[in-house]
Amino acid sequence: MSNLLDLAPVVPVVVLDDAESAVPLARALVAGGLPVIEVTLRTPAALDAIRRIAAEVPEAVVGAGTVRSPGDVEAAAGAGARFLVSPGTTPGLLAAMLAAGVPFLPGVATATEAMTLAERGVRELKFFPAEPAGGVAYLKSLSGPLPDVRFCPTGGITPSNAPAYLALPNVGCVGGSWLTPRSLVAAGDFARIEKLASEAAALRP
Ligand SMILES: O=C(O)C(=O)C[C@H](O)[C@H](O)COP(=O)(O)O
Repeated sequence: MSNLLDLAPVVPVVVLDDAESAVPLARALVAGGLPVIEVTLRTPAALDAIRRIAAEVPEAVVGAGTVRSPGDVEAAAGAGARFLVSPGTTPGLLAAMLAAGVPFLPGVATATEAMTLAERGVRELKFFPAEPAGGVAYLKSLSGPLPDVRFCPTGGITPSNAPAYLALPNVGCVGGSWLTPRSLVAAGDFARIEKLASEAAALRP
């Protein structure tokens, strides 16, 4: 896989209550132009959802989000996750992610955390929670001293603020849950989700 951050401008962050929704949801996102999908391990349905998308939607690149422990890494990789995303990074989690054999975006929110990971050779990171942690101005400040580190900001990203993030030299893509509101997923309104995805796919300036 080429660099995870360069596959799509927006990574939908999905919370799935029912694994039955996984395949039609993934098809809608792919049809809208967003093939990279992060299914968060926040619900009991998540691993089954990843398994189904991996098996039935080959055009999608499905990964696991909210990866918090070595056990999560193992479960996600076992279900077929092609990448892993975490909200923060502990030494134990980093070791498990490094050993997993799939791309991963470990979460950071400070210069020290980013430098600690760069020291280990990891230079593609999730910046979380992007808006509360300092937003566009913060990431812009990091690009001076840390020009070799790139980010996927997530947390508070919207269609209105996404273009400013995507215009930064150290941002490859942004992540967000706005594309897959729980209400639309529950209602099975995949046409609306495809439309949200196609609007998001056009956001890169
Ligand atoms: O689950 C994870 O791995 C996270 O770290 C958090 C999510 O990426 C954000 O919660 C999405 O943020 P919103 O788009 O503001 O809803």
